[in-house]
Amino acid sequence: MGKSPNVYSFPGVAEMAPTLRQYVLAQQTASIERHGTFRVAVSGGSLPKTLAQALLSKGDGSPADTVDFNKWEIFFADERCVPLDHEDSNYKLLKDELLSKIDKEQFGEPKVFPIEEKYLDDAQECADQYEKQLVSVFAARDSVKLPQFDLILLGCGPDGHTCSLFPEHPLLRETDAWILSISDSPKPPPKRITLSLPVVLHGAKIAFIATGAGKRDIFKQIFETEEGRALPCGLINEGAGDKVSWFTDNAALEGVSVPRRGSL
Ligand SMILES: O=C1O[C@H](COP(=O)(O)O)[C@@H](O)[C@H](O)[C@H]1O
Repeated sequence: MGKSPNVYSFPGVAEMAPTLRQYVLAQQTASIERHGTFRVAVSGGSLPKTLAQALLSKGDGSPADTVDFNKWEIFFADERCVPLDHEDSNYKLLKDELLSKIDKEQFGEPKVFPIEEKYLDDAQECADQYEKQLVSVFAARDSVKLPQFDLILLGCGPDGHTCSLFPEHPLLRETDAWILSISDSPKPPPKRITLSLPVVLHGAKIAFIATGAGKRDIFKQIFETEEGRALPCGLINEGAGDKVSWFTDNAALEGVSVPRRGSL
């Protein structure tokens, strides 16, 4: 992959929100033009709050600046195997931060694909059933080698993990399955499901959203070192070229040697 990822840096989240909004809505427009829907995979952690800040503002009323949630199909880039109303649930986080705050009369209602609670005890079964949900949307497993999300929104953990793909974990070597289970997550809770690395790399666009001085050390590794390039975030950053964008802030990038872009 020849071209480099796009790195955008802002003084803080408030200053980032309008550009993130513009970026997401550009993908929304392009995807609806391509196939009539906008298929997004969303992470947990700090991301839903930042995303809500970008998407819940009124905009200028133009079609290009209007969120058409009726066309959105929202999946989870990873999920913890806990009930949907549990404090650790990525679904609950997204619901609390974004979904419950959408003015549905004005902006419509997204179709959301949470995990099925009846499979929580068995992480592999939970992953298999979630993969079936993807198959039902992205066509039959046999005819589509990999599902293609229009946009995958990712976080970056302080250890370089993203989704529930952790450094040096055997799951990073998976080449076939779309959705994987993990029962020994180094970060609690231990039982989770996650998009596989090939599915993430196949996304039409991939955006990392990670801010704050707490990300500085891991950014230095990812952008400056060989070891960092082998971390889950580094593998995506290297492997998907200019399909990848980073939305970050000056505190996170201080002293990090990577070219920044001024605008989209
Ligand atoms: O456990 C998780 O952590 C990552 C990173 O979270 P952040 O708080 O550092 O942004 C998150 O992207 C993932 O979805 C979540 O399950």
